[in-house]
Amino acid sequence: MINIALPKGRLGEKVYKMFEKAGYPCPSIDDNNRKLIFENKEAGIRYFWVKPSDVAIYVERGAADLGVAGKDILLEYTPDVYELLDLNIGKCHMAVAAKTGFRDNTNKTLRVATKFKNIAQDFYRRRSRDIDVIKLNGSIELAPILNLSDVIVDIVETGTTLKENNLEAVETIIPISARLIANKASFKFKCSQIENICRKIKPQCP
Ligand SMILES: Nc1ncnc2c1ncn2[C@@H]1O[C@H](COP(=O)(O)OP(=O)(O)OP(=O)(O)O)[C@@H](O)[C@H]1O
Ligand SMILES: O=P(O)(O)OC[C@H]1O[C@H](OP(=O)(O)OP(=O)(O)O)[C@H](O)[C@@H]1O
Repeated sequence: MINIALPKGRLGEKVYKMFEKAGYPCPSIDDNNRKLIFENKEAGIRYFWVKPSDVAIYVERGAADLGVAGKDILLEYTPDVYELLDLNIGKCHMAVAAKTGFRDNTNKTLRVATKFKNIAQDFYRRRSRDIDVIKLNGSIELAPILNLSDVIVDIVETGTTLKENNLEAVETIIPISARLIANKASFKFKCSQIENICRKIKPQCP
């Protein structure tokens, strides 16, 4: 049996279709279906639905053999897992954004609001720029508007949220997409089953 942790929400919708196409039927989770575990004995697969930011923890600790997580989560939490495939879905990028016309005053510590504390710190450390990180859990775009921060480090997909809040991307930090990840011990001991799954999913990731 292979245990797979899948992300709920926007990414999950795309992922479950991918597994279905690969021949591993997988029901989506929604308001009508709150069952968090689904087992397909014939296919030898058990899916768990978890919060996107928790997938890597399930996989790292072996509660799941495989999982799907955004590269943002892997960069932020650096879990000790194998990255097997770039699934080429959930594509977006991590960017620095600020109020339109913002100019960085390098004499002052830069206030950076973000969900991604480590990514932000690494980015500015490489530039030797002093920052004060303000950790938020959502609606990050509000921070510069309310003068809680000078800039934000956040995910940009279509750019709509920035635009509708009169912000603009100042710089791209890194492109993001979803990755198939594996627990290190599972990869060793369930190698053939895991390779089988990868082989069937790979043609869908151009
Ligand atoms: N517009 C977007 N906003 C956020 N994440 C996106 C977007 N587009 C693609 N992604 C990818 O989808 C993943 C899941 O995003 P989603 O917004 O569903 O999770 P979340 O609600 O932020 O997760 P959590 O509740 O665990 O913090 C992200 O980790 C990222 O890799
Ligand atoms: O470029 P866009 O297509 O507008 O997408 C980017 C927005 O989506 C994400 O927010 P999310 O919807 O996850 O909300 P939250 O972070 O405020 O909870 C992200 O944090 C941005 O705010």
